[in-house]
Amino acid sequence: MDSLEHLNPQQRAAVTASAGPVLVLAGPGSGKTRVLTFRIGYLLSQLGVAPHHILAVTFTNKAAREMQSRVEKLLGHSLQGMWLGTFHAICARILRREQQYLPLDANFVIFDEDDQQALIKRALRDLNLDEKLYRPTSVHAAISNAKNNLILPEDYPTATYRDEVVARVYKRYQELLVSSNAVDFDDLLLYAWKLLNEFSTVREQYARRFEHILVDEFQDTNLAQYELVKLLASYHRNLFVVGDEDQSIYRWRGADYRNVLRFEEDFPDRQKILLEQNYRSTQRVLDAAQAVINRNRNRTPKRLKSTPEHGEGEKLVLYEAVDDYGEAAFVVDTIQQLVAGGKARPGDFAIMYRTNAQSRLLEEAFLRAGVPYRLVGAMRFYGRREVKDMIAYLRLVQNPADEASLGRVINVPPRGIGDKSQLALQMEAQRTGRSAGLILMELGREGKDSPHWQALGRNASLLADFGSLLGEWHRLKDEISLPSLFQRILNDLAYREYIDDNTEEGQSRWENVQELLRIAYEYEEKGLTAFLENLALVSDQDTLPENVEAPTLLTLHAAKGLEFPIVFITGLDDGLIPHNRSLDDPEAMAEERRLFYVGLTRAKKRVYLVRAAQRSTYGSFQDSIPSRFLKDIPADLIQQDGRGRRMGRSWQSESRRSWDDNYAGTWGSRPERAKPSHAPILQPRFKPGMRVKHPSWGEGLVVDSRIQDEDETVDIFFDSVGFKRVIASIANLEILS
Ligand SMILES: Nc1ncnc2c1ncn2[C@@H]1O[C@H](COP(=O)(O)OP(=O)(O)OP(=O)(O)O)[C@@H](O)[C@H]1O
Ligand SMILES: [Mg+2]
Repeated sequence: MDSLEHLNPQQRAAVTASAGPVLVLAGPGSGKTRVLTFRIGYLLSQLGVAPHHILAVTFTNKAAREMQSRVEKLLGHSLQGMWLGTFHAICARILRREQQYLPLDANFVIFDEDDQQALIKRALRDLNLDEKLYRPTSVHAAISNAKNNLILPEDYPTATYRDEVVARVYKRYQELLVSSNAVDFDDLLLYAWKLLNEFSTVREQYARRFEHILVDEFQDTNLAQYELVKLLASYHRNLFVVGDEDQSIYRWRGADYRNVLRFEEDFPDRQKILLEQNYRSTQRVLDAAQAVINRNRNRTPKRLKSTPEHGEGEKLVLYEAVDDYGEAAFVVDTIQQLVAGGKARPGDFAIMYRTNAQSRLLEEAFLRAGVPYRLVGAMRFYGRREVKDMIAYLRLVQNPADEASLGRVINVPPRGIGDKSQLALQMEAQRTGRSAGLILMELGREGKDSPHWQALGRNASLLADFGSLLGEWHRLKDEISLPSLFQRILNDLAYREYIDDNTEEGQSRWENVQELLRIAYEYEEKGLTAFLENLALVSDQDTLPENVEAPTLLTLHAAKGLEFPIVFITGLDDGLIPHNRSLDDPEAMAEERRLFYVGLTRAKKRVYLVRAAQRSTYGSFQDSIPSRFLKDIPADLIQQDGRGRRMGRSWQSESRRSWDDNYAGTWGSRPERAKPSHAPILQPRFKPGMRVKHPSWGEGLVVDSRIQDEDETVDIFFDSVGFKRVIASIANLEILS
């Protein structure tokens, strides 16, 4: 393979390593992901391994897609049959194939966060436990943690009273999941592990199939993932893992970088390869990053070296804004200037922050400036009621035993099935040990002949009506295409009449349903199961619209594995990074430091370190102090941006008054300045259905518009970038029709 020339000797050694376990440990930007990708190409083209004998695990679906297209480019043909995806996607695939071994039907669904919470609450209620004493989120976290550590309900330790309660909720929660024919994210791993652990024939089948297993970002695997990989690799033992202990940032999700040590213990014959050359960043960026990470204990010191092409590079730029409005304004303004001056392209920039909530002010600043941006994060679209309703309907049709979905839509639109009828149905389900959905369908099919009819008394006929609809859709799902099924459900429900009351809000709701339908069309070939699976698995990074030239806003967590020419790290204040929650826990503090390190090492050319002397909270401003991590970066690597406040080196001790306040309002707009400068707008000018043109995003369809704070906010579906919310007085929209 010619491409091996594009590798340094250590990388080449890793790519062409002989059979057996291989551990590649190396710092950021040293080509770990590249090595993994090349090794797949090498196995296929040089060793003649068939694609279906390879399993490669990435951290996000987006990373999987990228890797796939890179390998395809290297080889010049498609990778039919190779398994490549996240742990969750791969486990879902195994479970669907081996469904007969599970306590679930073939159509099992994957519950999202909301469903999981609802089910935890239900479990607490069933056990007569007070939600205020046992907060559903924290109980859920404990259960999730147990699952990630392969602890089953019956093995949950009950040392304290609280543990004992969690154990009971865990058990009930699992029962509810099974009776809903559903799994949560953690179950995907847990069930897959259990399956391979208990059934040696199944294990053997997969272990023989996967001649080569490759894992990226190995430092962020949890115990369940590690044990699963071990089982999968138990026959051929060709396990190739790459990682960096310093970039382990998912401890809160059960990730355990000690898996690297476990690997060395479990595979004493492993080859270990270290990569030393960094190909991503300039030396100054690397020096700053190293100064930060060197403060962590119990790690193997590494030296990060840049290539001659990258060279020394520029100093890191430090900017201190007066407040968080100024912080956001600085970011947007700097980007605009660099782009206008031809020094950078819009897609070169990433703006990172510690918590999702920090994106709001940044987004507003981008919107006000009319600068398009990409936001990586949970798609708010999927949080809308009408979207969730329709997804619940589809899930119910696919899997009538799905209790959470049934509960959501049984009386939506209202069809007279009130609480009492629902309770009666639930009791009948409990009495007969069948799911409510199946009872409904039987009522629909058999009417008075069904034994349930008598038991349900007065409620039976309304329930039967709904049951026959459900039964009909369930039958149709295998006969007609997904979009047709979707349309059919909408018609049968008269759903549009229900949600679209001809107000703007109503029309916007209907537009959202149309948007979901549009997505369903993309799954016309693959069908309902794939459609729902995709909805359940869209991870944070996956919501990034591809091929759009725009700055990217994302959390530090979501930035892992990525690289950008210019990186802004915002909110560099104590309490944000390191986060408040971590201040009194050394392990958590070490992880915050790694998170900052991950952020810094994403940058190829330039880093902006940004903070605000004051932050707005609930309408007032509070002083904040600089992140303690800033102090660890040597002064000679940093240059302060002249437009900001001047900061001394001992920031924490310096009195605020001595700071030269050269904030002249150029860069920020405090809340009172944020008001529009024009006369208040009282009537919306844009109507849903209008076509409009935006200076940067081009043409789009107005979906919704409303008056907010005496200004008009317009939701637009742009042909180029999808949904955007803009402020009419600033966005400079042209009405086309
Ligand atoms: N031998 C090489 N020659 C030229 N460029 C390289 C070489 N190796 C890696 N690169 C480039 O360096 C950058 C970093 O590589 P890669 O993303 O694989 O690093 P990584 O070790 O996976 O980083 P991270 O730890 O952040 O995930 C990429 O742009 C990659 O294409
Ligand atoms: Mg990588």
